[in-house]
Formats: sequence, structure tokens, C-alpha cells
Amino acid sequence: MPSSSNRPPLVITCGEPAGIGPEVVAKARALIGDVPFFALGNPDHFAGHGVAIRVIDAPHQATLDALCVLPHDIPGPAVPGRPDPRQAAGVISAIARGVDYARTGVASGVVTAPINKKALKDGANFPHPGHTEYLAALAGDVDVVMMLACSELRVVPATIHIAIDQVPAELTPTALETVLRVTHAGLRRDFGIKVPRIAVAGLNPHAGEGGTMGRQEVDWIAALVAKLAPELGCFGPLPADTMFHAAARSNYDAAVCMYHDQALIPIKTVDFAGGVNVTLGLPHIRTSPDHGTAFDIAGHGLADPTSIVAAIHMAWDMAARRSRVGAAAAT
Ligand SMILES: NC(=O)C1=CN([C@@H]2O[C@H](COP(=O)(O)OP(=O)(O)OC[C@H]3O[C@@H](n4cnc5c(N)ncnc54)[C@H](O)[C@@H]3O)[C@@H](O)[C@H]2O)C=CC1
Ligand SMILES: NCC(=O)COP(=O)(O)O
Repeated sequence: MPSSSNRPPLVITCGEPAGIGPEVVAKARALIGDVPFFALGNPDHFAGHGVAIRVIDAPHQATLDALCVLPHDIPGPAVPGRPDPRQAAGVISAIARGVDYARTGVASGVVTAPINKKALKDGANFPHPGHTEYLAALAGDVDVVMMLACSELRVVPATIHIAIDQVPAELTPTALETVLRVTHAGLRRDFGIKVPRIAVAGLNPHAGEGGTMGRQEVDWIAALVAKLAPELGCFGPLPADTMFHAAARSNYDAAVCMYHDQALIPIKTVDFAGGVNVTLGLPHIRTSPDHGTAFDIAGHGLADPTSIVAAIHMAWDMAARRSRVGAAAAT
């Protein structure tokens, strides 16, 4: 069955074959009736989940009634929980190929199934700590932001995949200003929020408690947030421990946090199943489920596809929004 939409399909990169990525991609096809997409990978890796697989030769052949897979060279079987180093290069190049489709308009956006960072480093010396940094490099070292979003909360870690003892050094006024600007632009462009409200977390307990528990807040974070407030709608720094309960969440559209776990713990607690990871600042759309490769359950048929289903819907909605705005601008 062809899609009724004029927009090109989404491309889904296979991620780590030994993880739950191929399983949730296949399950997503069975659950999503209205969004055209195709997977890039080894067709054999997607089999066994009760979903018909159709091997296609070109992206435009993607249909809704089967999981369409455009073959990508990732040799050997997928052995659950046991990444094969020979597959790492193909997993990486599939991401670059998917991005190329999205950038050239062959695909409406790219949805990435989870990679195992260590497997890619071990197998192909992957130099990036995650998709986000790799996608920024593929786009020409643009400034990107990792956002995780669910219906109740959006969070942005200002520093991403770095050790906790590196956070204070990486968290500079320039870096935080860039994160706030990219977040503000992304909320407007991709979430349709005309006047975003951005809460900024402190770095230290109690947002530093007036400099008695850390000085970054009094030395520069408060001044930077105040300076940017009229333009970006930001406020803070707020004590991180009290900014994520339901009443507090109603005051903002996104929370910019200072480090990975400060941002990701609340959202994965509020909605682990439905959270979506979206990269803001790229020239193309990219979303991903919020979970990883889950080697502990791979191959058992237990993987919940809710997050990748949400990621596919979010990418498709963003593509629709961008094409509506583009069409309106052209008239
Ligand atoms: N976008 C990406 O490529 C991401 C990749 N990762 C990578 O995944 C690997 C494993 O990371 P972990 O921290 O163990 O997180 P994880 O999300 O893979 O697993 C954490 C726990 O949640 C469970 N779980 C995860 N997804 C599930 C699903 N869809 N249905 C049911 N249960 C699910 C797992 O079984 C496990 O017990 C790491 O290499 C990490 O870097 C992690 C997050 C995102
Ligand atoms: N914890 C989030 C995560 O690891 C996802 O990172 P990325 O691969 O999307 O950069």
C-alpha cells in the first residue's frame, strides 16, 4: 500500500544489530499505519518479529504495509547481546547514509535506532561519544543540542557525554549561551512554540545557595540567564531538585540542565516508554528513542516499541510543520 502523503518517507538507521533496535523498528511498522518509512540495514536483522519485510531498491519504494528495508552492508547475523566488531563500520556508515538522504530531501528526516557506543569504538574506532556529536560533525561541526521530550517534559543537557569531573570546565558562558539559543530556536521551529519559556537549572546543590555550595551560579550563570532573558525567555538558575515536579514543569517549555543525568533522570522517570531524543540545530530532522540497545532483553521479544513509535511520529510531525512553514513563506 503506497502512502497518501506527498512528503518523502523517513529513513530509520538500524543501529546496533545485537540490540533491540531492529526489533522495535519492526514492531513500529506494525503499529504505525500512516507514516511512510524505510529502514537502512541488513534485511535479515529485522526478521523474526512477526512483521513482513520487503527489500526495496530505492527510498521512494517505501510502503506502509510491510517493513521496507533498503539494504546496507552490515555482514553476518545479528546475535542478541553480542555485538560483532565486523558490523561496526556498517552501523556507522548507515547513519551517514541516512543523514545524506535527509539532507538531500530523499527522506523527510532520519530516525536513529540505538547504537552501542562501546561496540562502535571497539569495532571501528568510532571517535564520537554518540549520535549527537557524530551528526554535528557530519553537518560540518554545527552547534547542536540534545533534547529529550515527552508529553509532560522537555529537557536539554547543556553538556552531554562527558565525565562528571569535566562538566565545570566544559560549561562556559559561551557554551551555555549557544545551548540556550539553539534550544529557543528549536522550540520555535520544530515545536511551534512562539514564545518559549526556558528554565535553567543550577549546577550545584540549591543552585549554589548564594555561593556557599559552589560559585558558578553567582559568578556567571545568573548574570548570563538574566542578560538573555528578554530575548530567549530563560529564567533561573533554579535548584535542580525542585524544578521537575508537576507544578514546576507547568512553568516552562524546556528545562536546560547542566549535565547529562540532571536532564535525563527526570524525563526517563516521568516517561521512559514514551520519551524521544531529538537533535536540535541540524539542517535536517533527527529523532531517536530515548532508550539504548538493552542487551539484557535483546532477542527475547520483550522490547517495548513505544519510544521509537513516538520518535517516528515526532519526526513526521516536524517534517509536516517545516513543509507548512516553507509553503507559507513561499506564498
Ligand atoms: N540513541 C542511542 O543510540 C542510545 C544509545 N544508548 C546506548 O545503549 C547502550 C545500553 O545503555 P543502557 O544505559 O543500558 O540503557 P538501555 O536503555 O539500553 O537499557 C536500560 C534498561 O532499560 C531496559 N529497556 C531499554 N529499552 C527498553 C525497551 N524499549 N523496552 C523494554 N525495556 C527496555 C533495558 O532492558 C535495561 O534494563 C549503551 O551503549 C548506551 O550508550 C543509550 C541511550 C540512547
Ligand atoms: N543518553 C542519551 C544517549 O546516549 C543518546 O545519545 P545519542 O546517541 O543520541 O547522541
